[in-house]
Amino acid sequence: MEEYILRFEKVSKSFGDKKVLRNISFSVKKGEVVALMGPSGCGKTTVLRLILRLIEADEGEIHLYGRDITHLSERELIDIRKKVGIVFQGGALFDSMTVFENVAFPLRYCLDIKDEGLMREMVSSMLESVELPDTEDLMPADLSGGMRKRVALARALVYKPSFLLLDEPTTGLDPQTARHIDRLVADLSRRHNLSAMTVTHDVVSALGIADRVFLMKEGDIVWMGTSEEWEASSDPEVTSFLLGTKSIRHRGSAP
Ligand SMILES: Nc1ncnc2c1ncn2[C@@H]1O[C@H](COP(=O)(O)OP(=O)(O)OP(=O)(O)O)[C@@H](O)[C@H]1O
Repeated sequence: MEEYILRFEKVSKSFGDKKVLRNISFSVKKGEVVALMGPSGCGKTTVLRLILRLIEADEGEIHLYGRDITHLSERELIDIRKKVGIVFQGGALFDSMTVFENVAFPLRYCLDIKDEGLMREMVSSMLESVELPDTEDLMPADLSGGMRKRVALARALVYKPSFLLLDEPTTGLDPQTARHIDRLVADLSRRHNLSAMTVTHDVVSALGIADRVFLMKEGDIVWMGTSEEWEASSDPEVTSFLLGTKSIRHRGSAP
């Protein structure tokens, strides 16, 4: 039987009169990386917020690690959230803390580790795996955008979650730095058999790291398939999304 980390079953969500998710179903398999793409406002971040139960679904079931999280108590929810690493949009580092303190944060406050030596070891090994050795004493202000993302990645992975959520991991980075982040995510996922869901507008990034791509439009998943199927697809939904992203890029570029 296929093992799933995450399963949405006919999930709907509205904010006031606005229907934001319409009866969506999908699953993420163990070890699989999925990219969730779609135009602005189609409901991608709402999916991420539902996975963490930062908001409640109106209808449907959400199974994380085999448990329907829609009915978990606050205590059980905290335990299950500890198994999920999150890289927020923009990195969301604590600017007044060193790199070490940023990465150690989940160890101190989620895992309650008191052994400073062990914590140093875990942080330093994680910083090495995101190719930022010996940066413990730097402040976030000393870092480039790409380095900040890598610190955020180290912080998300330091307590060894088996599921990683990434919200726009390459936004605001130049293409070379963005590809570096993609390589790291793909590499870490392979090495640690990590499942991941990345929400992104960056098609190159999605195809670079994802086993499967889900395309959303107006609260529905309108296309699902492997990265290879995406590249070969002439589905009108895929084509229209790609044309939309190109026209946004053209409008954003210098005349
Ligand atoms: N708390 C809220 N109250 C009211 N409306 C909301 C709330 N959160 C999201 N929405 C609306 O739900 C819709 C989907 O938002 P969501 O953030 O999920 O989109 P998205 O696909 O992630 O967009 P983007 O790519 O721009 O981040 C949008 O129209 C948004 O305005």
